[in-house]
Amino acid sequence: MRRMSPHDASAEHPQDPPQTPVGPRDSSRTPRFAGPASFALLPLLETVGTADIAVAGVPFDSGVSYRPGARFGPAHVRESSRLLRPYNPAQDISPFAVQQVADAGDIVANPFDLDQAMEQVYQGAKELLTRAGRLAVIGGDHTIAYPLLRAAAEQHGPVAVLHADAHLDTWDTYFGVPLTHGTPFRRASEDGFIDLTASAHLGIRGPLYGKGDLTDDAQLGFQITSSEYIEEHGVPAAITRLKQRLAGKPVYISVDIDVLDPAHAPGTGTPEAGGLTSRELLRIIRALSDQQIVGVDVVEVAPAYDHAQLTGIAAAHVLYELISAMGAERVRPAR
Ligand SMILES: N=C(N)NCCCC(=O)O
Ligand SMILES: [Zn+2]
Ligand SMILES: [Zn+2]
Repeated sequence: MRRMSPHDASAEHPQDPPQTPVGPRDSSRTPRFAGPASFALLPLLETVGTADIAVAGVPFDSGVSYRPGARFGPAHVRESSRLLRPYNPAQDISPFAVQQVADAGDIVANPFDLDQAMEQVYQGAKELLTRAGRLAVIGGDHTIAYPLLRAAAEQHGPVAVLHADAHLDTWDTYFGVPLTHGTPFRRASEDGFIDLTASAHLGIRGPLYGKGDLTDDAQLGFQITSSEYIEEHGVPAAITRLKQRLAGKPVYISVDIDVLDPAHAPGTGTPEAGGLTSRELLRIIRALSDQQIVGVDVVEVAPAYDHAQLTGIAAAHVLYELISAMGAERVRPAR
């Protein structure tokens, strides 16, 4: 008999959360290229009612300093996620079976008013957190990390931020404006959303405005594991260094897709040469499955500069690996 489609809203009563997680559409029965794309062909949040993890898009890019287009990131990452399968051998987990993961659609943000947009993202995240335990957000430019961290810190107190990016994003202002995609982590640090003793950048590289950027950054609470560090010492050493820094605190992981080399992720607004391979990044994320991950985002995918969905597919896999790592606590033996 044909399995009932989880996307058929009439098949579910939204007020009664299902006992076992509703998984993705079955691609061996409905072609994975048919119908609209939710992330990984997962059910919609409105269909399942509540979820352990809600995937939400934030189609917003009014905070960019260079090439625009990340507003189309959520649709592109969803479209690029159709081929994901339900079992992840690399983490030995079925991330959509051990927890209910659902696609909550997009949080609306005013493209003409940055302050209002930030408030809308914050309120949107708060509202979703009444229906979902944790959020996995698809950006959007990196400005959106600020309201997402605000929501996370309200739940957990200052969080250990693991920020994967070519850029520090702790700069001060652009054109006198305090909140842009180059400044969210300075503002979050100033506003007390970040644990200053346990936050870390991963994959930093490329030209800065001045040497003082690095001293500012350290004062704002970040330790740097650069792309060069990984080249020099390898992924296992980087993992050890990151875990020492995160120190068992609640961790929020923010991945700017430009942490990957432009060869792996050309579709982004401020690309920098000399970045991580997708293999390196995925391996690092897998190693974080023993951390208490309270929220994640993958940002800065700008499809206009993408080719053959390279960046969209990389971002989809990064999010899949993050969601797998978030599910690990469900199957981890009690210690
Ligand atoms: N968050 C991203 N992707 N880029 C920040 C670049 C800021 C600058 O133009 O210097
Ligand atoms: Zn960034
Ligand atoms: Zn960046």
